[in-house]
Amino acid sequence: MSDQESSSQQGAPSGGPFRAGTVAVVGRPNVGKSTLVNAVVGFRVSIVSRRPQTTRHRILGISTEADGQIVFADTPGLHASGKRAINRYMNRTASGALLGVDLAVLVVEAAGWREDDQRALAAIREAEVPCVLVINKVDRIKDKSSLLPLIAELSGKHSFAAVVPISAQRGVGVADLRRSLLALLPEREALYGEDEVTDKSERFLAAELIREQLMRQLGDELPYATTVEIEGYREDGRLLRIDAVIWVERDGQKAIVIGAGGSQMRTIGQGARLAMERLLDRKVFLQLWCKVRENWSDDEAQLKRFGYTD
Ligand SMILES: Nc1nc2c(ncn2[C@@H]2O[C@H](COP(=O)(O)OP(=O)(O)OP(=O)(O)O)[C@@H](O)[C@H]2O)c(=O)[nH]1
Repeated sequence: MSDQESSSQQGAPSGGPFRAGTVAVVGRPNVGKSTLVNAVVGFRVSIVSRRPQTTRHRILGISTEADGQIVFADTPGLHASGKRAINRYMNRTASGALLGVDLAVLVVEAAGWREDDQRALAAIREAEVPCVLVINKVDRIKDKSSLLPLIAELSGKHSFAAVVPISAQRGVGVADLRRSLLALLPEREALYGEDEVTDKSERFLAAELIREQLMRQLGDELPYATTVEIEGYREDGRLLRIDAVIWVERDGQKAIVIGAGGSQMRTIGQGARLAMERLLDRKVFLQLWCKVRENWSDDEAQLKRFGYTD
């Protein structure tokens, strides 16, 4: 998908060479990978929720400015390889995204190194790709003087090409991070057109925005049981008509998604529609259904059908 407005990043000419390359953003779930990619790209290419394992696919977010282009691959959070096929798909997708990229970004939280972070670092080591460590959520650190010892401690975990503290949510350190990453990329022509912000279609982004509402509204009850399929997507003058199915695994889950008298479904639909209108800059007419497909998240054939393909 491209977006003219969002590529208003054409800054002042730097006078230096134009650099371009691919950067895989990896880390354990919930550390802020998608927030980081959205912040640098300046466009909501990837959905965000406070629930772990929100991102399920590799999603490119492209940042183009006068001095260079960074093609980020946002990835699912690497986690203990679950029992379900969807967990294996997500881990495979995250590790696979490291293959052939110019650079990796390992995102961790300023709260400190956790065992799960080690899993992500191991994947980076295995891919033998240079890595920048990003320490995110520094806004949560009250005593900023504790940041220097933390940077020193984490710098010892691997020979990182750079260590950059940021708050992706507040935009703190994001410009510095972009500069650090670009400096590590080769002199090269842009890989994508300057108005392109993602490799994903509007249709995909629309499905993700519905899933974002599901994660935000029902993440505590149904964190991983839902997926979204777009059945109809058509322009009708200035209006975009979207028909979508929310798939769950059991009747009880369907009752939760629909809510009393359809109230939950209305809230989800309203939130998703508004987010779509903002992102796609068009009026949207969204119709939602909820259907049961038993055990879809542990069934390879169903996963493929719902777009979880390598
Ligand atoms: N305080 C604070 N919260 C943040 C920051 N960055 C992200 N968050 C929050 O952390 C949560 C997870 O953010 P995501 O961007 O979805 O994290 P992710 O690593 O992509 O998560 P997965 O999809 O689970 O892999 C959300 O509630 C974000 O709003 C930050 O800089 N500061």
